[in-house]
Amino acid sequence: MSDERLIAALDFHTMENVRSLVSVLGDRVGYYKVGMELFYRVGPEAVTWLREQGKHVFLDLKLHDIPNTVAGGLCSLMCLGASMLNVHAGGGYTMMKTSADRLHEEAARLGFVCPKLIAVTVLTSIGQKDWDGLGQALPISDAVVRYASLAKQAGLDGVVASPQEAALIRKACGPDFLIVTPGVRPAGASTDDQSRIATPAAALRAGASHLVIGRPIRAAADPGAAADAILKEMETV
Ligand SMILES: O=C(O)c1cc(=O)[nH]c(=O)n1[C@@H]1O[C@H](COP(=O)(O)O)[C@@H](O)[C@H]1O
Repeated sequence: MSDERLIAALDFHTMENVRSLVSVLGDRVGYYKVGMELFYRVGPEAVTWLREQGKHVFLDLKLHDIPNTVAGGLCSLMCLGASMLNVHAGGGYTMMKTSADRLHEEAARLGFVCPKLIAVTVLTSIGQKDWDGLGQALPISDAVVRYASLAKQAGLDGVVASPQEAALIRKACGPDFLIVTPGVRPAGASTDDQSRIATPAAALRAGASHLVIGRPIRAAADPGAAADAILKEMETV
């Protein structure tokens, strides 16, 4: 049985790479993330193929536009059968509320299981320097908690945030709120372009419900062994 708290990011642009990694990881991983690199090149086939393999899919396209456009986009994406979709919380309360309401209505109308809808708070690549450059008044962690609280009020199921804010979000948004954390790196691993990071165990201890992990598995010399080590560390929490 796979640990459904682990979501492996398939940041590839060919289905050959996807098939090969999914085959190497086998039963270890049951939940995959399809993001813009894969979806923009391969399209819906990436999601439908993973569903045919019995895998759950987080379709991470980070929609960010006016309320009507995002809600319509989400309703189109829902038909692909992903378990989770996302928008940018920076689109504001009205965009998130319209999106959640329309997605639920459309799922009920079509008789679909409604995918979980989560909001990206502050990207995990953003460090203090980038944050200051944006001229933001609040500290990053306060902004993340504010976005998470707005997402909850708007009827979303959870957020994407860094593991460094997970404990604060858990406290503000309660035990059932999804906290999906990228920016996860095993001790000693390269941080790549991530800024606000933690280890898999630390992320779970802080209250993350799911860990999104890409390069530490995908770019490892032995992805199966890398996934095993991460899963073993996760079991300790
Ligand atoms: O929404 C996301 O999944 C996401 C949000 C965020 O703030 N940071 C972030 O890294 N991600 C995604 O999570 C994955 C992290 O990949 P690695 O850095 O390779 O582990 C990438 O596919 C990113 O697109």
